[in-house]
Amino acid sequence: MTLEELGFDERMAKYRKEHHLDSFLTGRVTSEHKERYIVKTSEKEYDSEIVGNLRFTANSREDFPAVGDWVAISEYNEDEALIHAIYPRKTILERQAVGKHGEKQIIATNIDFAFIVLAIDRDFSINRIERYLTICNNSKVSPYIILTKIDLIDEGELSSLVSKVQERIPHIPLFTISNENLSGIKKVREVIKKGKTYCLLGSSGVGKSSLSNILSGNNSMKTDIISSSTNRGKHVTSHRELLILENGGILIDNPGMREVGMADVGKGLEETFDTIYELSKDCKFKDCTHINEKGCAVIDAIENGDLAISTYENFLKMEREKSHFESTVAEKRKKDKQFGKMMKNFKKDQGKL
Ligand SMILES: Nc1nc2c(ncn2[C@@H]2O[C@H](COP(=O)(O)OP(=O)(O)OP(=O)(O)O)[C@@H](O)[C@H]2O)c(=O)[nH]1
Ligand SMILES: [Zn+2]
Repeated sequence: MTLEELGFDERMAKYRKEHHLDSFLTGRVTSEHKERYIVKTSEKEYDSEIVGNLRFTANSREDFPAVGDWVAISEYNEDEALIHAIYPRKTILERQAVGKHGEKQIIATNIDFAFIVLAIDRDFSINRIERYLTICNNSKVSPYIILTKIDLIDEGELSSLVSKVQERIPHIPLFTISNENLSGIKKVREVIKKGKTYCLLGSSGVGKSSLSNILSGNNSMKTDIISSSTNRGKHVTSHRELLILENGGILIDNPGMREVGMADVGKGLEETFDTIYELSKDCKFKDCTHINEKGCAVIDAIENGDLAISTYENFLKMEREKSHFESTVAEKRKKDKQFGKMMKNFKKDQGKL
């Protein structure tokens, strides 16, 4: 296996040269478990950890490796390595960490395309598609939508679902598939390009593993467990999350996400709800919240039937989450700063003793 087959490109090669990383081995993080990382090189897989230096300078989660990262490593045992550096990330897919306020969680890095996967049964929700879409838009990852389990409904039901999605989300390619009878799979295969990295986003149970097994021609992924023991006698078991597909694409299968929080989505919302942003240019007030203002072009559009109320409601909900996230982050920064000051004074005082 070459590094190119794992997704290594000229941009990374240039960085390696410029930063004198040629003396290290180059590999890609394929899974992560409690600060241990499986790194795949052109030769083999290493059970790796980061060097102390990298750990001490790390300020946040983003400074640690994540699945999809390119890293510079050195072998210190037959199957063990140290991670010395993380290559700059082309893209970072992230969400707000569940349960932890104001902390982002990296889903995966260096992703080119995302498949947003939903089942047509009880999981189906256009609001959820818009959430995933916003995450993709914010990280410049190109999205595709895949509706699974279409074998469970008839053609009429399917076409009405498809038109509902396309009415609200007109510009994103949509696939409808069945992992049971394989209908629609061929079309998905056709868009997958060699050397590009794909990621599956979707709740638990929607058929992501079934789909990745089909695309990778490997029927044992669930049992494909990497197990190795380290020199400290620690035992590491992890699920392999990065797969090479039959047609040369690279697929990252992610753990199901019951909750997709709006992290620092920046311009992502703007892109997902571009109609609303376009309309808002005509609002009377520059800081219009589109809730109850006079001369609000967004509210006018709803009243005229030019904008779906469901789109509007989801937009408001996600806006609220976004500002909540931003204020908790600001709060946390303030506290950290105060703590830093306190420690500084404390050290100063100690110096006087
Ligand atoms: N009828 C039908 N069942 C499907 C289809 N795809 C998956 N399933 C079933 O749905 C269940 C969940 O499928 P998985 O592939 O494990 O779903 P997942 O998204 O990987 O779920 P997690 O592993 O929990 O993240 C399994 O029982 C599958 O057999 C489909 O296209 N049609
Ligand atoms: Zn307005």
